[in-house]
Amino acid sequence: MQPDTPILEMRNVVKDFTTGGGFAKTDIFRALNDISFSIHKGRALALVGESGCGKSTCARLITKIYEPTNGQILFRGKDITEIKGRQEVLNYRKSVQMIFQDPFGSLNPTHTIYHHLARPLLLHGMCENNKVKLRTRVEELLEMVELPSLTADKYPHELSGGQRQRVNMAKTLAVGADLVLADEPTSMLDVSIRIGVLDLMQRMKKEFNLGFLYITHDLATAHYIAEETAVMFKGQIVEWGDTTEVINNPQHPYTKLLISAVPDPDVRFADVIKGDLDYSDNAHHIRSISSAHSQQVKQVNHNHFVRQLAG
Ligand SMILES: Nc1ncnc2c1ncn2[C@@H]1O[C@H](COP(=O)(O)OP(=O)(O)OP(=O)(O)O)[C@@H](O)[C@H]1O
Repeated sequence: MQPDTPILEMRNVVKDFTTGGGFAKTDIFRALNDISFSIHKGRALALVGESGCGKSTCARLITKIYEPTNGQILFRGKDITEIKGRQEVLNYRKSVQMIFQDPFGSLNPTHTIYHHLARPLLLHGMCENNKVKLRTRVEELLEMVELPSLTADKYPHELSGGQRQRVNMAKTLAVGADLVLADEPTSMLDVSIRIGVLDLMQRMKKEFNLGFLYITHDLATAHYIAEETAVMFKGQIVEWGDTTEVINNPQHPYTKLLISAVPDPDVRFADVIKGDLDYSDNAHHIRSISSAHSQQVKQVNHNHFVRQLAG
């Protein structure tokens, strides 16, 4: 892999789903249309958009749950459709880990935290099957995610949502992941503990040189964690580039609409579009003009691009 080769690259990816049209008729629904982006080690890309825009479908394609209809997904420069066979897929899934929105659902209530961390260590050959060595490694992992070593003996129900999300992060470190797909990892947590989990993700990114795909509907947290942002709407990326550029100089009406909806008074994103059209009052119109697929892209700055409206 060249030093500047992205850890993951989506190239013009299309994903169609077949849906029942009734009476032996099938309809095709295009969930992703011409999606391209790159993720680099030690950096985060935020994929931002409302529910149903296709964010999780991107993650499911990357984890090989779905196959793309068209286009390519490259991991360390290699097309992931060529990753076949049990061992190869297992190795790939070790390198590409997911952290889900629901920290409750991703841990088995019948097992201790020790089990949750020792199992992937053994499964992926990351530690010798030796009681003392495993215990030491599990405690190290807990320390890395700022949890006390005694957490190992607890069950998931004894932990808070934020602590459980930290255990999920420790699982990604246990297997030595290169890329983390974090799908709304803080949206089910209390606002007061979100920042701690985001700070930990920042630290993991820098200290362990992990690449992050941070999936969110929330521009404020994207701003906090991601160097780059791609704004999605109805299966298309409408604007992308350096996060500060996209947020401080938004070009696409849908990005401006998202910014106008940021409620946090401390994050004065709304000032960015002051004097412009009242985006909240024109939401319906903006969504309708942003829906059509367009192939025309304008470069706004060195790393800032906007898709032109169709027609
Ligand atoms: N297996 C499937 N079959 C048919 N349609 C699907 C399937 N999976 C997803 N979709 C549709 O594709 C679109 C994108 O879904 P996706 O889950 O990627 O959105 P999202 O942006 O992640 O939303 P959310 O934040 O609610 O998870 C939606 O309209 C969804 O209904």
